[in-house]
Amino acid sequence: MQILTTAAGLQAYTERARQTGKRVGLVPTMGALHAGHLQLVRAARADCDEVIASLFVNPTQFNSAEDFRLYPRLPEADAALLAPVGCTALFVPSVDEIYPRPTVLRFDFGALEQVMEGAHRPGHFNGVATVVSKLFHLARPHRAYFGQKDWQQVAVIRQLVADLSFDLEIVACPTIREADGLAMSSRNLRLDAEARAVAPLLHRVLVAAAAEVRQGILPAQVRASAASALASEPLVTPEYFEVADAQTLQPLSEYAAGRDVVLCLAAHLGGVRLIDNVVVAA
Ligand SMILES: Nc1ncnc2c1ncn2[C@@H]1O[C@H](COP(=O)(O)OP(=O)(O)OP(=O)(O)O)[C@@H](O)[C@H]1O
Ligand SMILES: CC(C)(CO)[C@@H](O)C(=O)[O-]
Ligand code: BAL
Repeated sequence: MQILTTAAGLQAYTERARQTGKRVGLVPTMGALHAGHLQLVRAARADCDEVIASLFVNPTQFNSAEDFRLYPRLPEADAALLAPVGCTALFVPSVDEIYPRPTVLRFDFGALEQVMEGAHRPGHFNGVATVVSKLFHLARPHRAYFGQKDWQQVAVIRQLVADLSFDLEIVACPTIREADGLAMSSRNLRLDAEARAVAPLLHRVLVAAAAEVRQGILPAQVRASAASALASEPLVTPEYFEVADAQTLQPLSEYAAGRDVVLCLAAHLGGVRLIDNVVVAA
């Protein structure tokens, strides 16, 4: 596995690969890798000749300096995990390499980002779109792999690809969970034992809400039951729980035939903010 640290190095590496007829897959990450990330690399490996993973804790997508400072950083352990699952090159740039000067780019994803993560983390999707656009321009992958754990992020990136005519395919991979249902997340490393013990509640609440949606219970009632289940655990501070259209992400007041529903939540546990979602197929 080749280690690339410069933008020019990444460009040259993938340009060579394309010129020799290879298909290039890109797996953008912020590191502190777990089985959810490795699944993305394996999926890329199954489709592509070259798999580039990036490790970059992107400062422009953090809306809390504390969250950025405390984000887990384990580059050596990450590199050791990537090679055995078929990653052919690892891009680990410095902040100056990605942002040689402060960026003035501004993205507006309209209604897609006026809800959930976009509403609760002002500027977050602007930072995600900025760094993902840079990675797409530098690596020019045939395919890029993202996790459904960040459902809204996938929707925003699909919109970005369509609006900027990036010539690539987005592949969304399912959420990988711990045995007790907790969605794998780099931030889980920051949970203390007490918070970790109650964290599976988030997935249980989503599963119970999904069952209610399948029974036709209206969104307002589903939101109310979820809110009361989350409130029953003093260690959990809910930020939002939403019943939304899975494509437009707009909150629902009733269900529409043929439209998938996504249930999304964000909550704080002992100072750590986690998100999760489940999709209920129409
Ligand atoms: N449990 C998971 N299952 C599938 N994909 C995941 C999972 N966790 C993260 N991913 C995906 O991995 C990619 C990189 O995510 P990132 O590096 O932010 O990891 P993370 O675990 O989501 O960290 P955090 O949620 O703490 O930011 C994203 O496309 C994300 O959706
Ligand atoms: C896509 C991404 C790597 C951009 O920094 C990040 O938002 C993430 O890890 O999901
Ligand atoms: N996986 C989403 C990255 C973030 O929380 O900033």
